[in-house]
Amino acid sequence: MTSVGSPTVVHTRAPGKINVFLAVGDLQDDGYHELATAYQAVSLYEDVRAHAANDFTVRFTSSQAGIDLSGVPTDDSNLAIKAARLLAETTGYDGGVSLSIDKNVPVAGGMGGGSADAAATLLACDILWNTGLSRDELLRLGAKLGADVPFALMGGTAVGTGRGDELSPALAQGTFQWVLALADYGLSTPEVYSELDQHRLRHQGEITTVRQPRVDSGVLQALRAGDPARLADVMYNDLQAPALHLEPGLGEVLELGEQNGALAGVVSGSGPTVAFLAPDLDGALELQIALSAARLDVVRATGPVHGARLIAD
Ligand SMILES: C[C@@](CO)(OP(=O)(O)O)[C@H](O)COP(=O)(O)OP(=O)(O)OC[C@H]1O[C@@H](n2ccc(N)nc2=O)[C@H](O)[C@@H]1O
Ligand SMILES: Nc1ncnc2c1ncn2[C@@H]1O[C@H](COP(=O)(O)OP(=O)(O)O)[C@@H](O)[C@H]1O
Repeated sequence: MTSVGSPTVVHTRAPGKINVFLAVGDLQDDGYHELATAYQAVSLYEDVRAHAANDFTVRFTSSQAGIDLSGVPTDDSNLAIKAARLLAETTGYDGGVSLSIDKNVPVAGGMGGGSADAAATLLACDILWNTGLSRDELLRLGAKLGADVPFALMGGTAVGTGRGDELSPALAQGTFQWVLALADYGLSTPEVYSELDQHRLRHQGEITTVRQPRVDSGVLQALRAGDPARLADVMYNDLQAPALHLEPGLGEVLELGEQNGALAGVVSGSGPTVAFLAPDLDGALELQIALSAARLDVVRATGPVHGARLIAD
């Protein structure tokens, strides 16, 4: 269905994310929790190449060590295929797309890799098919695919409320240096939320008010000031305790990072990736060496970076 003037291949790129702060409210009737989170997009990218085709297919490669592609479905349950199909249905486009994705964000790692695939695919197909949706329309479609997808489109640093999909950009200065400890297993997002609910249920006698999650103002100040030491003091994640309950080994990883020069460490999202904030580039390099020597699988990343965008090859 290529029309005259349409490209035959479109290359887009979308980033993974770290939740530098994540407060989880109560479970709502729709099965989602109300959130208040501060996202930062980081320099681990999903690269999507979309080719004109009659049906919908996806295949994955990875140039990044430590990425296990075996847990990524390539059928209609794949978030990238869902994104392409949703865009086609919404716009009435009657063709398909063949997607090739180079994955650099750990799978089921709490860094929103599937969401980045969906975001980059929405953008790629919109260009490939010449469907011309506005940025707001793409954000709305993204929210239908997953709570983290709008942020992968937007990038930078932002506060997410609601399911995490209602975004307002946050001011951030400078570049933060992250060292990420990857696990060789994944954690299921719904299971980690459910572990938090069960923990709260067991302690419900101790809770007197409805939780109204909000981002600590110290987080916004630290981001605005570009001050890693201040940010380290206020990084927080309500999903960290349930992730540690499911995977107690993460406690040792956190300790190891903090003993080797990290300003602080936090489980990203529902884990199991642990994000360590370093004071500067030298500190990040030293931490990377120390954690690698302890046989952890580590990568460095910086943030904030752009959201989904077109790459001119
Ligand atoms: C935990 C977070 C933090 O940013 O990230 P990840 O660890 O997945 O990267 C997100 O809330 C995950 O977002 P995402 O992975 O897009 O979630 P979705 O696909 O929309 O939802 C998967 C499941 O997570 C739970 N969920 C998600 C978001 C939310 N606000 N409340 C929830 O309870 C629900 O059980 C839902 O069925
Ligand atoms: N494009 C995709 N990339 C990765 N995982 C996907 C994708 N589409 C569907 N999935 C499924 O979603 C699960 C979580 O994906 P992912 O986005 O990598 O992690 P997280 O939600 O922890 O950030 C995977 O275990 C996999 O079963």
